[in-house]
This record gives sequence, structure tokens and C-alpha cells, in this order.
Amino acid sequence: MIRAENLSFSYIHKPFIKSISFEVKRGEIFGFLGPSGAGKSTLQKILTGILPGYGGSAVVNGKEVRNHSNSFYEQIGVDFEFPSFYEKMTARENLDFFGSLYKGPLQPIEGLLESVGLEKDGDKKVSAYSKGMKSRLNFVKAIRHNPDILFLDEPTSGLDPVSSSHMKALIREQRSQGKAIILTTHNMQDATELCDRVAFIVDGEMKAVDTPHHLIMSKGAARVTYSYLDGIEKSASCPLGALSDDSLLAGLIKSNRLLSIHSSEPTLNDIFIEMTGRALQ
Ligand SMILES: Nc1ncnc2c1ncn2[C@@H]1O[C@H](COP(=O)(O)OP(=O)(O)OP(=O)(O)O)[C@@H](O)[C@H]1O
Repeated sequence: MIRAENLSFSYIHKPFIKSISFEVKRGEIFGFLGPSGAGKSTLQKILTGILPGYGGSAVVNGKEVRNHSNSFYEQIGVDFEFPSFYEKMTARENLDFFGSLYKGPLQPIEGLLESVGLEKDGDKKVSAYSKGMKSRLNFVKAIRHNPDILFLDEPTSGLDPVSSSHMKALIREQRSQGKAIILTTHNMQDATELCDRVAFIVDGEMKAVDTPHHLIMSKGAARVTYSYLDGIEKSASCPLGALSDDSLLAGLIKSNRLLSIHSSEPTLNDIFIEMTGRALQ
């Protein structure tokens, strides 16, 4: 549903986005991960038709984005990080207004507000909404016209843990309806939980693309860390695959002197740092 080939872009004369290619299929959540200034929002802007002066090709729902007509916006939903609403209007009035910009059928406001726990706040002015409430309202604004493709920028930013987990469930539900979703985040936990595939973006270049699981497994072996008493508490670790070669561990098990033992895999964040030499947050 989305295909980028040799995508490039420059804000000034210097090339910034450099030869990026990827594909996102129906029913897939694809994550852009990268540090601040890496080019994630720029890529989203190219794919949503805001920056038409790009090089290469960006095809969204079968159309080259730079040639898009207004009907393009009937097919995509955009939830960018900073919600845009008329603050003096209520949530319901805002959804009515933004909904009126679309030709196609709209999802009923009541059900949408209920899906994000705002059913009792629909008649409140948006100026009285908290940051998290605005984020939830922004999400339903993006899906009101039931688009095939969703662009989400930091969709859990500003949400408390319960709302964040609820938001992730809503995003998965959109995926199960067959939508293609591009999600931008700094949050590795969200990316690991939500994304079918992720792209590491650094300095306008794509450094790796794969499933979070493959990325984690390809680079770092899981390790086992254990602690024991030897006058004072000490700890040691060894690769999971080499447990039987660890004579210290074998001795501790035999003499029943182990205090704790656990295994840990590298996180996506560790892999990002290893592959790109840059920290994400
Ligand atoms: N309109 C513009 N004119 C000139 N430079 C710009 C413009 N918009 C963005 N940039 C520059 O392009 C680079 C990439 O910005 P972009 O917003 O795509 O990064 P990002 O990866 O989305 O960062 P963040 O995670 O902080 O949102 C930055 O160096 C930014 O200063």
C-alpha cells in the first residue's frame, strides 16, 4: 500500500533524505525509529503529500504522492504529534467540523469517543482537555473517515500507562482491519510491542529494516546473569548458549551458593546503538 523507492529530499541544497526504499503492506505496522532530527517527520511529510519536491518515487495507495489529487486525503489518516483543534469548540464540534472536510462516509462520533474513553467529555471545549485527552481525540479524528492508511507520530506520547496500553490496542485493531500503518516513535518498548517491522533512520538514511525480533536476535545473544556470595555479594554473566562451559556457575550450583539467576536479551535500543552508533533518546 506504500512503496518508497530511492526517496530523497533536501530542505536546502544539501541532500538530507538519501535514497530510502521500503514497502508497507496491508495489515502491517511499520515503525520509523531514529533520534531527534533523523528525518522521520520529513519522511511522513513526503508520504502525506506535504513535501512534493522529493526525488525518487513514493507511491501511496497506487498513486505517486507528488501527483496526488484531493481524494488522496480521503484514503489516509494523519495523527501527528501536536494535535490541531479549535480550542474554543467542543470535541464533538471539532470532529463534526473536520469530518465535514471528507466526502466519504464517516464513523459515528459517539462510538469513536467511547473507544478512547472520552464519551463523557464530548461536549467539553478542547481548551479544557489535558494533553492525553487531546492525543486520544487526535487519534479518533485521524480514523473518523475510515482511511486505508494511517500515519501516526508518537501516538502514545503524553498518555498515562493505562491509556497508552489502550491506545496500542486501538492501533492493533486498525491493523486487524487491514490498514497499513506507519508509526514514528522514540519509544523502543512501543516499537517492539506494536511494529511488525521497523526501520532505523539516522541522518536521513535507513540503516536497517527488519522485524524487531529478527533485529534483536541477529545481533546480540541472550546472556545469563547470576549472583553469589563470596565474602561479599558478587555477580557474573555468560552467554546463554555457553552455560555448560561456565565452571564458576557449575560450582555454585553444586554447592548451592547461587543467590539469583536470570537471562536477559538485548533490547531494540541496544541493537539500535550497536548498529548506528547513536542513542535513540
Ligand atoms: N522546514 C524546514 N526547513 C529546513 N530544515 C528543516 C525543516 N524541517 C525540518 N528541518 C530539518 O530537517 C532535519 C530532520 O527533521 P525531522 O523533523 O524530519 O526529524 P525527526 O526525525 O522527525 O525528529 P524528531 O524526532 O525530533 O521529530 C532536522 O535537522 C530539521 O532541523
